[in-house]
Amino acid sequence: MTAIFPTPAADEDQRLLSPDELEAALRDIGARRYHNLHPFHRLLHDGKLNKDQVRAWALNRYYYQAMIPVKDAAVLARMQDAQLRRIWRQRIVDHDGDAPGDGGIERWLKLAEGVGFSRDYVLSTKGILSATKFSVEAYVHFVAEKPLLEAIASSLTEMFSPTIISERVAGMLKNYDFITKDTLAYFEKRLTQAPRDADFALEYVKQHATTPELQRKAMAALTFKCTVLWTQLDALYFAYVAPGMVPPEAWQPGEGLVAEKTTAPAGGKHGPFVGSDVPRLPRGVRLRFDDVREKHVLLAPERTFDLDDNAVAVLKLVDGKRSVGDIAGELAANYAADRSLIEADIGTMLAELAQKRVLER
Ligand SMILES: O=C(O)c1cc(C(=O)O)c2c(n1)C(=O)C(=O)c1cc(C(=O)O)[nH]c1-2
Repeated sequence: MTAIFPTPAADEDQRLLSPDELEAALRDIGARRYHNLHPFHRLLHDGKLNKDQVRAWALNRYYYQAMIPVKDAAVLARMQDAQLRRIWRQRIVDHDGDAPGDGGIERWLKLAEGVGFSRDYVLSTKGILSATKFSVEAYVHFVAEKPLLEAIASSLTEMFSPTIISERVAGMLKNYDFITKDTLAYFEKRLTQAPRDADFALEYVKQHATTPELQRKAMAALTFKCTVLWTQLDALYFAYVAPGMVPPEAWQPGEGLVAEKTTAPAGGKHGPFVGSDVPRLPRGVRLRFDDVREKHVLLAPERTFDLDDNAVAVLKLVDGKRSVGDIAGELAANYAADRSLIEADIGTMLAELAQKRVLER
């Protein structure tokens, strides 16, 4: 398909576009190249990745987050107009916060911790793919070296981010039982910050790209930035989806994680359920058959959990009266299996559900 507004090559004649035509041309670049179209994002949002693949995304994306204020400081350093700097510096505050514990980088660390990482491991940036680092650093170099108009134009991918963020948050909450609203708190703030930043940058570019040459350069800068985002996802896909070639030194599943709480001693509030525990569904949580997907799910406020067959068999017997021992006994009879093995298995499974707050004892 030929784009309506293909970015002209450097030696091509181009008439001066009106500001609105320039905006349309920039939006057209996003429609064809923004990272919402990347297969890795499609898998992420549709719940098709496993927990380790989601972890790989969270870990690598941390590098992008951590370098955004470095990038913005490089942009700021090129601005000779105090009024412009006053506006742009807000971006650095948004990411760094005004105090320790505040700001976007901190919220991304919470996201990474939410999927199991130890904070120190993430901060160390060990394990981040070299390709991620190369892409992100290419962005920082770009804004440091190119004229200000191009540096600002390269941030215009943010025009398209609110749509992908809304889709991502809804998709991840619905499709992954280990993702909570708290874990994704990072994105909430971006939904107001990104449009504010993008509106400003777009007006600047429309106003300052006053020749065909400058307009072409602004388009090329946005195209470049789309590739910065796209190649990060290519690298993730190659290493952690297919063919699954993790480069030497990069994160391997299992590394850098905090031990899961379910390994706590038996019988405690967080430990595996034991025979005498009586599990029950908390208020607001229900086992439901989903007619569309033709499978059972656990419905909790604002969240749905997919269940495997074993979990469904157990949860059908959870009624707030039967103990874990009773449930194991019934399953052992139905499936002609060893009762003590079943009891141990379901004790662990129920504890995992309890950790996600969809089961109580
Ligand atoms: O979640 C996303 O898909 C997404 C995309 C982008 C983007 O389009 O560059 C940014 C962000 N998030 C983001 O959180 C962020 O802070 C940010 C800063 C910038 C930038 O170029 O200055 N882009 C983005």
